[in-house]
Amino acid sequence: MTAALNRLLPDGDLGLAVSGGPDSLALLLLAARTRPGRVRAATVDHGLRPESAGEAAMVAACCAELGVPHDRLTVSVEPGASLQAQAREARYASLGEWAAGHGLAAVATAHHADDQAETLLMRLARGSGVGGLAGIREERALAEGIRLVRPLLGLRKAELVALVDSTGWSAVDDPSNHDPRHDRTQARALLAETPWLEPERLARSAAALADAAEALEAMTAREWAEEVRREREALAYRPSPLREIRRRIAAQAIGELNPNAAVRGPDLDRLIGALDGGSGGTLAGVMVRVAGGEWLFRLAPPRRT
Ligand SMILES: Nc1ncnc2c1ncn2[C@@H]1O[C@H](COP(=O)(O)OP(=O)(O)OP(=O)(O)O)[C@@H](O)[C@H]1O
Repeated sequence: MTAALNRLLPDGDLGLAVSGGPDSLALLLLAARTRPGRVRAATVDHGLRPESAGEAAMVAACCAELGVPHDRLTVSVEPGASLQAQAREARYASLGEWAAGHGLAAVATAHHADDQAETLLMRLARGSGVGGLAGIREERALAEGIRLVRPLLGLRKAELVALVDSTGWSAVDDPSNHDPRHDRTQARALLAETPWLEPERLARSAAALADAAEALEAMTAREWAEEVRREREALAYRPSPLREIRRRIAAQAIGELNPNAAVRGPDLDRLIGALDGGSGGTLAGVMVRVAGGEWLFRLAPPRRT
């Protein structure tokens, strides 16, 4: 983890997202050891379970033992269909604000190789493309000037649990981790009962796909700069012979014209199929037609009610 952390964050103070589960307590122990005096921890209290305030207090006590400053961040989440997704969004937003307020260069979460393997299986089961199969990224932007880093992706959960056990701390057990309705719980069970599915190897595939995704992102950026023209309200693009590149350019063009667009992969594939066949289509409020060998993207006129 030291090598990963030094690579991901050579300088600057590090924030730690510590829920109180075994993974993030291990992150706390390792980071406090690696960067003494240069870490600060936070626990986000979503207020969704009666135990959450007590769990934050437990993390505060562990931090005090190690001399790491700790903050409890409270967020409010409206109960509803996408509770987990809302909680995640609120959590990352509050961690970003917290990091900015304390001048931290990055925030680390405790995602590990088993999380990565589960993510990869879940994404395969959903039919994801290269970007999705890249899994949990080792690094991404969290907020303006602040990185989100995952220095534990190379370590197994069992190693993290053993480390925490050796301190005598007792970690929080989040009941949602055992909920069989979550596809992550099912992926975890499948991995546990299938010896030939080795988490390290799946994590290695995810890392290879992350590299491939990065290369494709760079190619797409170059293609955009060289081949996409703005024509008044429209974007014009002479499609690349490479399907993945023209697919990415189409997604970016739609996002550029309609920043609120949420484009699903299968819908995008259908549109690309139509454009490749010479006909047009509309996706996420953006009309696309083929003219003179080019794809022309423009916002669809508002629908009459
Ligand atoms: N309440 C919390 N407070 C602080 N950090 C948290 C909290 N919940 C999760 N984290 C951080 O995120 C890591 C991953 O947690 P978890 O697997 O529960 O998240 P997730 O819902 O799968 O989110 P993600 O979309 O980031 O994978 C934890 O190890 C920890 O570092």
